[in-house]
Amino acid sequence: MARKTDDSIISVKGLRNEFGDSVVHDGLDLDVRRGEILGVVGGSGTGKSVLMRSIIGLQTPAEGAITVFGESNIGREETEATEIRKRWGVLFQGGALFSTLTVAENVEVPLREFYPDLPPALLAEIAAYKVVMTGLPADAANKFPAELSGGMKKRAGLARALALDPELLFLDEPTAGLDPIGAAAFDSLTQSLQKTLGLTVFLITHDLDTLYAICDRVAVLADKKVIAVGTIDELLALDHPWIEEYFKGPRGRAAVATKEAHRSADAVADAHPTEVQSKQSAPDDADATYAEKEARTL
Ligand SMILES: Nc1ncnc2c1ncn2[C@@H]1O[C@H](COP(=O)(O)OP(=O)(O)OP(=O)(O)O)[C@@H](O)[C@H]1O
Repeated sequence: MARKTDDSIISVKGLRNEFGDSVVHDGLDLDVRRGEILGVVGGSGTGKSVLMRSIIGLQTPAEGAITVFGESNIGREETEATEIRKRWGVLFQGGALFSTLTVAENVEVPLREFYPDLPPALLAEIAAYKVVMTGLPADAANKFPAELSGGMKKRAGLARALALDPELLFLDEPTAGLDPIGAAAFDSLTQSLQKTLGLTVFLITHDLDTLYAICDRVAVLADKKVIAVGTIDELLALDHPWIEEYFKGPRGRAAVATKEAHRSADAVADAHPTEVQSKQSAPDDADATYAEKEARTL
């Protein structure tokens, strides 16, 4: 597992993006540290997705420098770009699954692209493993996206993002459209994958619960820049009106209350582990796999 460190896995300097007369970013700087979950927030249209697209090379900036894994990610040769792309996975807004392919076939897409010589049996085995890893039941592998719930689609998209065992994961509003229980389950999944696989996660979200529950630091986009980056406590200490309103408004207060409730439940669980464990495990859950239990929350 990768420890959180101060060295940057992504470094963005002086980024400028524009579409015609509309300037989205101007002089934007951001560092993402290895091993962290970085939440990226900002009002609608502040350029969070454009920033992500610039980092992964889908948007060529007008100005600025972007390095990922220490290598420049602008104007690279195609072969070099391919080598770098193998090292990250992306969950786009809405999952972006191919509707005519099954979940397993969707997961196989990047494997086929980057490793065209893999035998079909191995492709199927890897895809099945990734599907279960994201908490989907094994039989979801043979379903088409239209047969899945919103939460299951996100997990299928995540399975595809993890297909190449990435070091770096980009998630664009992964909990948008999920009910609170499904969203919390997805957050837990993101955090447990981050810990077990040692991932660095760049996570765009509007979900305050997600920010409080799993983000190590949060970057705030406004005025065409990252105006602040730090822990939520560090951001609140800045006394910035947008940040204050965002984190201390009614939804921010609700998110704090949720976080406190989880902390209290964890404290009870630590104090009475056997009792809590027996309450959590209903008798008919005895043979259920982790994946099955997770899937029930979708
Ligand atoms: N390909 C494009 N052509 C023209 N304008 C674009 C393009 N892509 C993004 N934009 C504009 O750039 C701005 C930032 O878009 P972006 O999708 O990054 O915002 P966002 O912060 O992710 O918003 P949201 O939270 O609503 O998803 C918007 O004004 C958008 O209309």
